[in-house]
Amino acid sequence: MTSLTPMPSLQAFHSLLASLPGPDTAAITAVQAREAALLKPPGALGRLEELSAWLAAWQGRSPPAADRIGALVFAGSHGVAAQGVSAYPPAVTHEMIASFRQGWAAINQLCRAQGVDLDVIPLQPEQPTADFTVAPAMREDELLAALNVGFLAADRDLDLLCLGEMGIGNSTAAAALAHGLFHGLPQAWAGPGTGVDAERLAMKAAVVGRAVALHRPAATDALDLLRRLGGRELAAIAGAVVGARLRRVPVILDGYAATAAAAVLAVQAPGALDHCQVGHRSAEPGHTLLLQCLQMAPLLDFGMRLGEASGAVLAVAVVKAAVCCHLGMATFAEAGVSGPAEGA
Ligand SMILES: O=C(O)c1ccc[n+]([C@@H]2O[C@H](COP(=O)([O-])O)[C@@H](O)[C@H]2O)c1
Ligand SMILES: Cc1cc2nc[nH]c2cc1C
Repeated sequence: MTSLTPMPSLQAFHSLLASLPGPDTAAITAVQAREAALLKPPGALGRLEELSAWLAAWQGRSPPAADRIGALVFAGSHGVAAQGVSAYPPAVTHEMIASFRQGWAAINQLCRAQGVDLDVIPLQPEQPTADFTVAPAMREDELLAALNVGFLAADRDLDLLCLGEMGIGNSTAAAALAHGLFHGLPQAWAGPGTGVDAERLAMKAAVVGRAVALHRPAATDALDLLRRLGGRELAAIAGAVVGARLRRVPVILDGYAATAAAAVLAVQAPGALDHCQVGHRSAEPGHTLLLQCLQMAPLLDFGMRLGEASGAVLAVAVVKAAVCCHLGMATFAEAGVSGPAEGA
């Protein structure tokens, strides 16, 4: 069942962000009451217990479920890639879209392993955004169109949605966005991405610094920074995060670029990422800084830096484990096990 309609304007997106639905507090209370009765010392399942409550809060029901899980990989091309900021040529974006379709990529195998439905959504990969060292990456109509692609793609009946991306050059866009949003030094936000050498890395940091110096003074807000420094697939992720919130679907974000796209929402509307977890800490150094700025703790830390939603989908195992424990464990009373010793 679908229920979202395209946003007619950026103003409409701003209005949605200003009035996002909150958590279901009754569902949280119900989950916590059951957790307290389950066969373990209180809190002994640590973050798994928090995940059950988080899922229930944002699904709006207790008990929560983790059966219908989707992954969306948005793909786009970046004008800034022409500056030589990636270890791979721009054609790889288009070639990887074909590989996802063939089932040849890592994400295909991870989705199969986790029972996740994968959708790959290209956003005009044949038409790169403008090189943001000389002009805004997107016009306002292009930003709105990309936001809507993600927003409508999230309009599905799911218990959980994983969001990721594919786009040669997008670790430069992510670094520029993070630098634009959270300041600091461009060298701190620019990392190896697909694996550039030291010389290219220095050039990439300079590109990030120049881009932010050009656009930050003129940017009207965080969403305008996304237009100027982002890319279509990154805007689609931002749109999908908001669409999922309205559909009461909790989200797992992937690595650096996916988190940078979502960070735009957190700066624009504090609390906008409360229905999101970050699936893993990417090996891209800027991701650790970004997670600190957002005060979000990743679910996994596996040294991965692939993108294509791989870290988000791997983390589905943890969320499923949380729900299995919450649903399947007996209570002390059911099992006839003694509670805590008196006075302990
Ligand atoms: O998810 C991450 O943290 C991540 C870190 C490094 C690279 N990537 C992927 O690699 C591409 C971006 O790297 P680059 O060097 O082309 O900017 C893009 O397709 C991402 O999915 C992804
Ligand atoms: C091969 C390859 C696969 C990817 N998947 C996501 N980003 C990627 C970048 C490259 C270069």
